[in-house]
Amino acid sequence: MSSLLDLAPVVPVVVIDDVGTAVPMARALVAGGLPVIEVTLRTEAGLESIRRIAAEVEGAVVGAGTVRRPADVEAAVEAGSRFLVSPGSPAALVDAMAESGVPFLPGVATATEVMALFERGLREMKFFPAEQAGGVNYLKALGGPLPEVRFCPTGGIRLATAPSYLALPNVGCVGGTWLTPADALAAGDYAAIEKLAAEAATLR
Ligand SMILES: O=C(O)C(=O)C[C@H](O)[C@H](O)COP(=O)(O)O
Repeated sequence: MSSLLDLAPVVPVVVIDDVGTAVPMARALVAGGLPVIEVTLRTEAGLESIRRIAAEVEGAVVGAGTVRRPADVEAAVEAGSRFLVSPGSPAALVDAMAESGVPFLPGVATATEVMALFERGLREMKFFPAEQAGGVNYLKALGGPLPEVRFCPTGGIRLATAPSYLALPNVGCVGGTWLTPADALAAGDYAAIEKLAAEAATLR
């Protein structure tokens, strides 16, 4: 596939408690125009949700988020993840992600972390936690000495703040949980999720 960062302007980061919501939620996101879906491994339902979305939702590119240890990499890929995202970038985890054969975004928040991954040949990373670590101006500043690296900032970003990130040359897409609010998921309000996705899909 072309670069993960270029498939969609916004990557929904989803936390699924009830595996039964995974497929209709993913269908709503795809229908709204956001095919790249990051399912976090934070919940018990995460892996099975990835498995179901991969098997049943046409047009979706589903991956795993909250990948924290090498064992997560194996489980996520086995479930059908087409990409991997981590909040951080410990060396053993980056090794495992690099060996997985699927695209991956290790997490960084400092110039030293970016440089360590750059040294290994990586050019695409997650900037986390984006808003809390310094936001748009911080990322813009990182682009001065490290212009070859592109990011998917995630953490505290919402519809109103996404465009200022997307306007930076070193940002490919942004991630966020705002597309799939817990109350909409609990209520089975997939129309609301499709609407949020459609609003975000037009950004850029
Ligand atoms: O679970 C992960 O893999 C993470 O690294 C954290 C998430 O990307 C952020 O928690 C996004 O959440 P919001 O700030 O609500 O958009």
